[in-house]
Amino acid sequence: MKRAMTIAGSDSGGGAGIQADLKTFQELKVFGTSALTAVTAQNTLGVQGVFPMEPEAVASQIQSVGEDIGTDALKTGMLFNAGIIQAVSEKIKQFGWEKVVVDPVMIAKGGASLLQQEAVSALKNQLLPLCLIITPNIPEAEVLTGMSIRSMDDKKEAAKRIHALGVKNIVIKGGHDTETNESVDILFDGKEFVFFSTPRIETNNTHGTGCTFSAAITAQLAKGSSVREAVSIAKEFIQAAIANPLGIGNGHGPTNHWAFNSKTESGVISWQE
Ligand SMILES: Nc1ncnc2c1ncn2[C@@H]1O[C@H](COP(=O)(O)OP(=O)(O)OP(=O)(O)O)[C@@H](O)[C@H]1O
Ligand SMILES: Cc1ncc(COP(=O)(O)O)c(N)n1
Repeated sequence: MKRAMTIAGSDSGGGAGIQADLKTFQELKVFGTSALTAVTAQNTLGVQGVFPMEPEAVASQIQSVGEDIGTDALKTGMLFNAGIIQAVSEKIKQFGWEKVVVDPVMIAKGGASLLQQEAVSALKNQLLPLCLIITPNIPEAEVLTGMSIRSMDDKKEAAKRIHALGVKNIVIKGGHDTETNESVDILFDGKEFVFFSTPRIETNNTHGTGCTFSAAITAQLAKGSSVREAVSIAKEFIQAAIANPLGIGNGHGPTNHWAFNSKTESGVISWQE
């Protein structure tokens, strides 16, 4: 059985964070483990509270998983502060893990900060050199590069700049590019650009899309997919999850983690509520 670990925050509302990651791992048939970095009091309307763990508690959870169960791939989500980033980076080095996906979570949809501003340099200097793939959305790519991203050429330039920080593969996600009819994610491996494009879905149900997408990449890497194949399957997974909402909550609703496996052979999703 292949194993995948998520190092991320808890979303009490179940749509993002550790909960989204474990649901995705389950659907993609890998055994999921977790190290909690923070507890958030959260629902589809927003984040009502953030309670970070001590870095030592995060390190201890990773140690417990690593020394017994191990992992074939891992992802990081909400890391919140520099102390937690340092603890996570040290453990990744200690265990020699290479299939590391970093979702550089910074701000929740409702605007709450999930990463302290002063932790950005720790993220760049300590964690990014250890990762195989980073998956920023457009605002996160802007913070990492210091440039504003308006066009496809800007996305390409930002990917090149993040590659220069020592990251092997960069996926800049297109979810925030609301002026186009397509949601285009671009992958850069230092040489080539690959574009993953799907029709943009007009919906309020996008809570946790980034978490789910990066968890799907992680699950596929754990099973032995190449980077390109993992991103391609993750894009299909998130498209199905957004296209088949569950009608939960009064705000930004969660995506549907069952939908991908409800697709028929012709590609039509046969999900029924
Ligand atoms: N409305 C949409 N229609 C189709 N695909 C979308 C839509 N919104 C997001 N996506 C896809 O979902 C994935 C996550 O992208 P997004 O840019 O929303 O990440 P994110 O902002 O980090 O997500 P979040 O912060 O909600 O977890 C990408 O593959 C993106 O293309
Ligand atoms: C614990 C946790 N991790 C990540 C996100 C980002 O997801 P979103 O931007 O959809 O709120 C979140 N809201 N909560």
